[in-house]
Amino acid sequence: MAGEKKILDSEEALSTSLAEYTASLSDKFAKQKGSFTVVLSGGSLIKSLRKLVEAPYVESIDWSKWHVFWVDERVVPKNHHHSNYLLAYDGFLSKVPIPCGNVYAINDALSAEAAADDYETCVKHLIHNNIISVSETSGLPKFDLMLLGMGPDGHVASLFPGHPLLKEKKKWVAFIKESPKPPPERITFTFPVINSSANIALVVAGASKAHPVHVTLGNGNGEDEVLPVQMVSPDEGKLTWFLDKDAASKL
Ligand SMILES: O=C1O[C@H](COP(=O)(O)O)[C@@H](O)[C@H](O)[C@H]1O
Repeated sequence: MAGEKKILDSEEALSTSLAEYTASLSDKFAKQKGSFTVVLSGGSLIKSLRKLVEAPYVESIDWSKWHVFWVDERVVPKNHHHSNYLLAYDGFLSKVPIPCGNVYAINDALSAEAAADDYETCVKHLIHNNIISVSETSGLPKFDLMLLGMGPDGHVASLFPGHPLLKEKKKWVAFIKESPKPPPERITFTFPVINSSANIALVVAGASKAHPVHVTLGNGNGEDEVLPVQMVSPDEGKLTWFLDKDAASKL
């Protein structure tokens, strides 16, 4: 797991550092392959993206090359206050000129099972059209950048501590109907897809998250149970932690 650790003095500084990092990857991939595939989380990650939509970053980025996905989504209408799409739209997407056709929200008219299958089919289609890269070794989708948040319990995406989905190896997109955090019905990328990414940013701020950060990057929790965040470990890609000093306070 390890990866690079950036410990910032404040959440404000974290947001600036995340903007620099994202803008630099956007430039690299847009030049290299003509597209930049970015996977968003919900939750506090969206607030931490706020500096990216401000000068100087917002003008320097070629937004037309961006293709946006969600690592997890709640099975609710897109205009529901629990929707990760709505959160991202209000806090990020509505402020930048990413073409609508490049924003891949889940189909909110479907059941959780059908929405997961539909999202997986969408990813396969975009691999076929050379928008999403594929790992030559595993055949899994290789997103250019996965922006992950983490909950105070150490969950990432909708992959919760002790849940059987942590062991899912075949499905790229899975559904959950009994999420311990509301709302209960969600879809989520699984660990094989998350860990196949070219770059993963784990973006964590606040004292409520210091314990799972310590468990993962410090001395461990001395318990047998492995937290979901400890399973974030890119196969071939690069992991970068963005921590504010409160989140890093137990390291
Ligand atoms: O439910 C979710 O929680 C996690 C963590 O949220 P945060 O507000 O504690 O950062 C989030 O990454 C995930 O996308 C979301 O669905």
